[in-house]
Amino acid sequence: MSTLRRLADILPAGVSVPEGMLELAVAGLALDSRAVKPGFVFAALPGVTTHGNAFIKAAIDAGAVAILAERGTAAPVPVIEADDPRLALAQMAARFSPAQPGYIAAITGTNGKSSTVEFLRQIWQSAGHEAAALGTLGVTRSSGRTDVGYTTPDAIALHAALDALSHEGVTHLAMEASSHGLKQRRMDGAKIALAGFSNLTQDHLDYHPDFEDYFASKMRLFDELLPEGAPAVITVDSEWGEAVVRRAEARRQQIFTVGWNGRYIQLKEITPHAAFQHVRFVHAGKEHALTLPLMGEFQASNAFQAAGMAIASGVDAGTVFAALEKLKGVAGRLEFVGATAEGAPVLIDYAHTPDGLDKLLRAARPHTAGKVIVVFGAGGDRDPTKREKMGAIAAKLADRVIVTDDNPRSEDPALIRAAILKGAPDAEEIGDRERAIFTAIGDLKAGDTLLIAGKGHETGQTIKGVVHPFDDGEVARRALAARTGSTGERGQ
Ligand SMILES: CC(=O)N[C@H]1[C@@H](OP(=O)(O)OP(=O)(O)OC[C@H]2O[C@@H](n3ccc(=O)[nH]c3=O)[C@H](O)[C@@H]2O)O[C@H](CO)[C@@H](O)[C@@H]1O[C@H](C)C(=O)N[C@@H](C)C(=O)N[C@H](CCC(=O)O)C(=O)O
Ligand SMILES: Nc1ncnc2c1ncn2[C@@H]1O[C@H](COP(=O)(O)OP(=O)(O)OP(=O)(O)O)[C@@H](O)[C@H]1O
Ligand SMILES: N[C@H](CCC[C@H](N)C(=O)O)C(=O)O
Ligand SMILES: [Mg+2]
Repeated sequence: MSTLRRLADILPAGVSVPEGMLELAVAGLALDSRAVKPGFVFAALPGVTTHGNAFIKAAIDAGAVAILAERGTAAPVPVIEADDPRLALAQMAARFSPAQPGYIAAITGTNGKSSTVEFLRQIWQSAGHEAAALGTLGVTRSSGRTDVGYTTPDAIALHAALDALSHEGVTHLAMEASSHGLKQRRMDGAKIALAGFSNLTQDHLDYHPDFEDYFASKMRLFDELLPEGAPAVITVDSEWGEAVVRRAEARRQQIFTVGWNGRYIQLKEITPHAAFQHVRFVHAGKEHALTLPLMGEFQASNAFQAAGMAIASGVDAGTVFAALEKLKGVAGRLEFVGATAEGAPVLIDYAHTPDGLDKLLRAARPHTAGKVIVVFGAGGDRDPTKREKMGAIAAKLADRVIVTDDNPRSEDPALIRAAILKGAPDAEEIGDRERAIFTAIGDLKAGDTLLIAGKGHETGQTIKGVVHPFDDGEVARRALAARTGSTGERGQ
């Protein structure tokens, strides 16, 4: 329980609280009328599909005592009017759930965020900190994992999670900053001590009107949320890395660049082996080498992004490099689920963008004497322009392509598959994902590698608003078991 005075006295300019309302008791905040309980303030926000104003009556019926809304909004209960209600909501949420882990590092970029926050969590943990990661995989800490529903949860849920983590004793939090989350101010009010950038390639062009808007949303992390002078750790291997460096320089942030073109940590050579890779790199003018127990060059990139963030947060470099040699893989990211009796491995991965699929297929090639086979689809109600591009990349880099369904949501799955097949005209089409996986596994020969991409850790297939239980790893294990003599062991 709080009062409007407590929530409102830190509100930014541009917010007006009605006369005489400051002692109003506030039991909670909600941005969805269906979450309102008696004594709540309901934030009526403009959205993509509808406007929160349409639910003011429902919110009041459920017990809302005040409404936070755009200027000029009328309601039968007091209205807190704001020039930017999303900003006002985030700041009220930060005030309502005030505790936060003392050190919060946030990473943005198209691919690699979930992997990087998990690696950073593991590094911090080995350095003796009580650490957590928050993002697509939920909240992970030493005591286990809980779901949060979004990569970056809404401001109310995020601040509640930060408060809870702080009370649990978590001192170091690594969190994912999605472009939706940054644009919608879901993270405003979080005290970001360090920001990271992985890479920027195409995604989410259903939500962002163009690439510039996507980039600008990502840059809010450096331009607005990260204080001046704070550390910024930037992988400079994608086209956009140096642009991020310039933004960080403009705010006099301490810049640490990493990657093949990194000036703080520079990768020199990666030698891939079946389940690990040797990495040579230069740090502080000295050459180092270590064994990273992860597959895929992109995971080395994420591991070194996390290493840069850990060092920039104050962990001694030697401790960080020792921790890299003990990293555990991330659920659903190049995760080995088993192999056939002849040793052909099956891996699941979350590649769901053109660049992700490109990097994934390239990662498999050095380990494959036979064919690289990929089973994948593309999500419905998500960037339709990535589908044909992903098809073309699969056609170019895989030896066998099976196009299947991946969360068609409200769309006709056959049309999504048709869009992918435009880029991969010779691919096979098996809409039913279970049948696609069984077919691919049934046909595996010695020397082949099977990649099942797009769903990673997910446990459901969303079709027309209904989530059907579906787990690529579980289905793959069943398909392997259906072959005689398959193994859970990794071949060489
Ligand atoms: C495109 C997008 O970001 N949508 C999210 C956004 O919706 P919106 O603001 O457009 O809202 P809307 O549906 O138009 O409704 C307007 C307002 O009315 C409210 N409402 C609506 C219905 C009702 O009965 N009562 C009610 O009060 C809504 O809560 C909302 O505040 O805010 C909603 C409330 O928090 C989210 O549920 C919704 O997530 C949708 C379902 C979604 O799929 N989001 C995905 C794309 C997303 O956010 N993904 C990112 C990145 C993923 C990644 O790359 O990893 C993420 O951070 O997870
Ligand atoms: N550094 C990288 N560069 C390119 N592709 C990558 C990189 N890291 C991961 N990927 C690909 O992207 C997939 C998703 O990785 P991860 O979950 O770490 O990214 P993310 O940024 O959190 O994605 P999301 O936008 O869904 O939150 C991986 O399974 C892999 O296929
Ligand atoms: N978290 C990302 C990836 C989802 C991947 C794929 N399984 C899909 O459903 O599109 C998103 O919401 O765009
Ligand atoms: Mg993620």
